[in-house]
Amino acid sequence: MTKICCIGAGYVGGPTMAIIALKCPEIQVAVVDISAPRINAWNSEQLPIYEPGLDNVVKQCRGKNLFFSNDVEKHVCEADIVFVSVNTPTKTQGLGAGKAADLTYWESAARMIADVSKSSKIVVEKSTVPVKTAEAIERILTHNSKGISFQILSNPEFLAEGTAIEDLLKPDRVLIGGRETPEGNKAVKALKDVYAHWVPEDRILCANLWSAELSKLAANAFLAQRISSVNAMSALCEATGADVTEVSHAVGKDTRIGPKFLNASVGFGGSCFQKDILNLVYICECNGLPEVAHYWKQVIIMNDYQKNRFVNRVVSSMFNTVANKKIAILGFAFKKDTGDTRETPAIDVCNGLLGDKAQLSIYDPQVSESQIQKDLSMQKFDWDHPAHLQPSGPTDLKQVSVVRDAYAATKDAHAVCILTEWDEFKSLDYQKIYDNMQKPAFIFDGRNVIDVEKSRKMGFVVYSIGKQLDDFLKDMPALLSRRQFTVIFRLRTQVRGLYLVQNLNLFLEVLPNESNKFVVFIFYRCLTCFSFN
Ligand SMILES: NC(=O)c1ccc[n+]([C@@H]2O[C@H](COP(=O)([O-])OP(=O)(O)OC[C@H]3O[C@@H](n4cnc5c(N)ncnc54)[C@H](O)[C@@H]3O)[C@@H](O)[C@H]2O)c1
Ligand SMILES: O=c1ccn([C@@H]2O[C@H](COP(=O)(O)OP(=O)(O)O[C@H]3O[C@H](CO)[C@@H](O)[C@H](O)[C@H]3O)[C@@H](O)[C@H]2O)c(=O)[nH]1
Repeated sequence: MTKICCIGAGYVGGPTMAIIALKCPEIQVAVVDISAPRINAWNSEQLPIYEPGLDNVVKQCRGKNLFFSNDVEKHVCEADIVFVSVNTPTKTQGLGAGKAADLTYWESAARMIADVSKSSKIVVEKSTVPVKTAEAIERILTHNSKGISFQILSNPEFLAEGTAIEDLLKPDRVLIGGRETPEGNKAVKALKDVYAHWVPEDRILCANLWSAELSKLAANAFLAQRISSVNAMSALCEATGADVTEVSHAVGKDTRIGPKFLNASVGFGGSCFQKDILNLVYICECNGLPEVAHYWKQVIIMNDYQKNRFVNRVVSSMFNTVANKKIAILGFAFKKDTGDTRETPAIDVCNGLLGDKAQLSIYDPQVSESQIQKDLSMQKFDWDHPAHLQPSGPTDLKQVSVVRDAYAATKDAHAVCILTEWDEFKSLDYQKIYDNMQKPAFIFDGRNVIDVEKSRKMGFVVYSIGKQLDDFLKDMPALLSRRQFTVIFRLRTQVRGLYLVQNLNLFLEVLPNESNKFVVFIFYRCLTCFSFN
């Protein structure tokens, strides 16, 4: 009986191995992890991740040919094929901090495989890694090989969360990269035979190791680039009166472009896109390609711009202050049908609003209060480490409450922000929500979920990404430039105790554009009324 072991029982390791076990009953599959709570959860009724269809698959195989265990070394030692699906976070310190992939967990897994193995093995890179990682891993595996041979393969995973089971059952492609040697080809064939149990042969692509490793980073960069492109268009739509849904529909009808991944949003999130593009940027820089690095970095810059733009739209629309105002946040996960909050745009949006002293009332059907509190207290990139190694955050934020449904979140709120496109948000009773809110009642739809016209008729002031602006919002700035912000905040300090008219003239001088003058004048009036102590 062939034995497979997967190191890392996470969003990739768990579902991927469950499908292999389901489709290959004659193969014994063990999923191992250093985290005891995670393995306990895989062995319980409450799986550690929410993924439609996953429960069913696990129930069919667990205890038959699918096992979850903390006995990492035993299962690695016994396996013929070892998948490695551990975290590959962005480095936060040292060389390449903020960009390069941190291969600590991968390296420690590779050293452990080398140490405990007593028979030859195929080692499969399932984690997303920098191109050329296989070369480094080969060196680690063979440094004390005791006469054992290891073949390393790259088999990147392309599943998306929320549709993982569907993606695994019917993948667009399975990619296997190996050494172009007789032993390498034999290892590729062995892995191909596993997938051939359910994936048509023409969808199993073989490539050299470096092409396979790079294809994973390239695919994510291309996908994220489409979102940043449509999000860039959404800003232009708001400025011109075009409608981003109509624009992306028209663009996507071109068969050379295609309709997928053209939904404008508050920004992309998830554990992969940002991390993998930063990794790609670093690889380009290391290979002496600064222009290529700059090109891909722009995808991230545009994503950050989109999140900032959303926060600024909320604050500027609500008379330039959200201090002590209750704002309902509907949706916290990075997309629908998952409870995953890694790099969710909701974190940046909530932190932006908290920075302006808002009171947040958050509802997400799949995310727990403790997770939300943890996410809002964590440092950038800290999330991507095994749970027990993550730094424990400060105590809960008082300005944040997490509630059980959308109606509780929106009661007495000044504004609603929709940050995840959960289906249930489409069919809420918005009339009831409006009736129970403070007036004017604002909706900021970061996912284009609501019917804008209908909501406006109910009385809401509506902002929806890339849609025509509500008359109420037309004279409010979408995004103050860094220079405008600096001027405003510098003057906010200066105006205390000085002649107001003189300062107003200074404002108007520095900001020559007519509409800016108007906004600054309003802002100035607000300052003079409220902000002198
Ligand atoms: N999440 C996705 O949708 C997705 C899709 C494709 C590829 N990937 C890539 O797959 C890899 C894993 O992602 P994930 O989302 O499953 O991460 P995850 O954090 O959910 O799971 C990783 C698991 O590895 C365990 N681990 C870390 N070091 C270990 C070690 N030395 N021994 C045993 N267990 C160890 C951790 O405890 C954790 O449970 C990453 O490289 C990611 O970029 C993720
Ligand atoms: O038109 C779109 C499509 C997606 N998103 C957002 O983009 C992010 C990522 O979505 P998605 O790609 O569906 O989910 P992931 O699970 O992050 O999957 C991506 O990242 C995985 C990890 O590498 C890859 O395996 C997948 O192929 C790749 O789609 C989410 O915040 C979405 O809301 C948009 O804003 N607009």
